[in-house]
Amino acid sequence: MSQPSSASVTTAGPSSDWVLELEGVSVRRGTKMILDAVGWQVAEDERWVVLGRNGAGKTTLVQIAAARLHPTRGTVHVLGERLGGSDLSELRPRIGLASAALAERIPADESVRDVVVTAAYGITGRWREEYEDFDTERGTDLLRLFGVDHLADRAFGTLSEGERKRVQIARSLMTDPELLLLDEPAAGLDLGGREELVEALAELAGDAAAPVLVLVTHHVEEIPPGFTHLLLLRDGQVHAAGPLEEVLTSENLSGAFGIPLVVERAGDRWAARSAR
Ligand SMILES: Nc1ncnc2c1ncn2[C@@H]1O[C@H](COP(=O)(O)OP(=O)(O)OP(=O)(O)O)[C@@H](O)[C@H]1O
Repeated sequence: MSQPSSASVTTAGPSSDWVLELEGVSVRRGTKMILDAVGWQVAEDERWVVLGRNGAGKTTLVQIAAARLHPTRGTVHVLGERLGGSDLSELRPRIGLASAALAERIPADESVRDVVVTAAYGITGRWREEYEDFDTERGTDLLRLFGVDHLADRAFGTLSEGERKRVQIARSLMTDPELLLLDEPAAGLDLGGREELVEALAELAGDAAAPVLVLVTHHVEEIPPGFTHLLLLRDGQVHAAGPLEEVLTSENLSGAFGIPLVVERAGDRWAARSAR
């Protein structure tokens, strides 16, 4: 892996023990406030769900948490480092990210094995890098963890949507990140694919050695068992945040989505429907 400079990471030391700490974070594009005075704190043993309707600002929030975007206003600490400048390449390998935008950059003819191991270099297409046996073994282990090791020699472009999602999550874990951000990993999956993914994420959530998890979704049905906290975003603002069982109420969800909704719990899963 490259040895980047830390020019833009202010290493004044962590302000606290938070894995993520946002204070008064706003992102403005033109006259639009995409995020508006967001405060959010994530601790080491927590697994967060970020929920909100289309355009609420979820992806923008994830981009900030992934140190890919700087806020217009406010302060952000990620893994104890304050976002300050433009070279964050020392921090980024410590953060796993799976998102549609990243998936689009993966060449269709890249083998599944290479899709995963190239994450060790923070790239999406294999060129002439030499990989250690350790990297290859780790890639295979991660593919196995998500039940897609039998696809290792296939071209990424030939996979089904569900297979692709699982390969992307395996890739996002390649650098053994301390923080894993999953932006709508279940989007586009059929019911079986979604349930398999929820199961895999529940397993990850229950693993004490797993990174801190942040999962972005539109649907409460996609919340895997083992997730502990919920952030509800509405129009770029925090509508409610805190322990999942306290925050995921019909009232809060209705407020966040702007329509009357009823939330129901079935065992360790959740469901929501219109209250009309
Ligand atoms: N560069 C930009 N310039 C102007 N507006 C932007 C820009 N990037 C995002 N937006 C707008 O900011 C809002 C929030 O976008 P964001 O992608 O963060 O929302 P989201 O909650 O992830 O939405 P979705 O659920 O539809 O993926 C949207 O209205 C979007 O159109």
